[in-house]
Amino acid sequence: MSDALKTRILDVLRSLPAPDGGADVVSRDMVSDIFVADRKAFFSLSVAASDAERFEGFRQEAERRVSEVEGIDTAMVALTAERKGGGMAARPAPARPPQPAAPHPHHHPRPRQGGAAMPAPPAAPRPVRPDIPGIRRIVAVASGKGGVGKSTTAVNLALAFLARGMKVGLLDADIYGPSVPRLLHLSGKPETRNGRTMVPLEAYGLKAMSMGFLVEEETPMIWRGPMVMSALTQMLREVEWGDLDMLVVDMPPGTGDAQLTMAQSVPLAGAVIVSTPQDLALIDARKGLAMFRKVEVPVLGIVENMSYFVAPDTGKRYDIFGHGGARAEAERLGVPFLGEVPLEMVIRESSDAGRPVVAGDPTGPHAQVYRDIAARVLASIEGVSGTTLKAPTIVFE
Ligand SMILES: Nc1ncnc2c1ncn2[C@@H]1O[C@H](COP(=O)(O)OP(=O)(O)OP(=O)(O)O)[C@@H](O)[C@H]1O
Repeated sequence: MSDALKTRILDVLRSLPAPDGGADVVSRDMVSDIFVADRKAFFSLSVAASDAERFEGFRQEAERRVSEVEGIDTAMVALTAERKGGGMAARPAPARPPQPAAPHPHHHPRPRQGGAAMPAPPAAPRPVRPDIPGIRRIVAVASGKGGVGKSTTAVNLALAFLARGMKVGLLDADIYGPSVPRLLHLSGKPETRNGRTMVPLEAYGLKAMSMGFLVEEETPMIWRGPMVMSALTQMLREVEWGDLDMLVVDMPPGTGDAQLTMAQSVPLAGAVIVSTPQDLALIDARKGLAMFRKVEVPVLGIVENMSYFVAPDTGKRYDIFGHGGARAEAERLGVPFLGEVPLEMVIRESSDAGRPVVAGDPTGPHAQVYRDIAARVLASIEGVSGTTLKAPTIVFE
């Protein structure tokens, strides 16, 4: 981006009175890096979480005024709150803006105790999900709550598809806490081509796009409804993915309105739900399942993550979390069980080092676990293809 353009944007921001009566947002260093692609400006304003409401009007005004700057057509401005102390526990709860078009996600029918599969909730009007040229299939990896290993599963699953010779992309739609830059050790801003589309970054042969490439790291964003859709649409449709056999989408955790809107707007072949075996995680996984059914996205199955632990010294296996809960739940809900991933230091360390286990040790036992899951996901897609209204019928023993 030209410096002149950036200066023009900063001048506009400097001229806007701050809603708290303080100095302008530029001199207070509240403005992030400004990124412009295809005449669209992206940046964030760092405010204390308690000031978010107060700055909302300002945010809208900033979008409006910046979109009038010469050389800019539209602007996407997010309010961000600094992460306190880092780590997952410190992540603020995602803002859940009202979604006018989305059906309400909280009306989940209670599953019958010990009974048969949960009945599908009434279907919402079928949303428009235009295909993305060049992308054959899109699979979402989702979880009912954060911290269950959704991103770890998504990235290793994508690499396992790649290991089968498929052309694969990974879209980090977890805009509240993008982890793909860390998991794939990728940084830097994507280039734009012809001043239009963004070029995905690449690691281990995987094409990747993440909001984390576009905004400051460690800056969770407070998103407003329309911005969620705008960001997702851009990352999906205005990225030069090329021909892909599979695009894996790492969804934001949870089953709130934003997640529902995403599930509704992406032309998904299906969703993989990641859960840990604990009861609480399973309750949330059930909500995730209900959410996808509501928007008529087939649930391809459930993965049980951190399923069991093998002591490195004795090789003895411990079912510390009550292993097997997700398998039983999958059976009860009538969806395939896709496999169990052990709680393994290697999995954690390799992810933290930006070299996920499927890339770092492709022939090792952990990579095999993910490869098996990938094979079951593909079989599950075969089982549901062409019948997006039906729940999958294949059950793996
Ligand atoms: N099977 C596993 N064994 C050991 N550690 C794991 C395993 N799966 C995930 N982890 C670790 O657990 C932490 C959370 O994983 P991850 O970021 O994938 O979860 P998440 O569900 O995507 O979380 P969030 O939604 O909060 O981003 C990470 O430190 C990751 O390395």
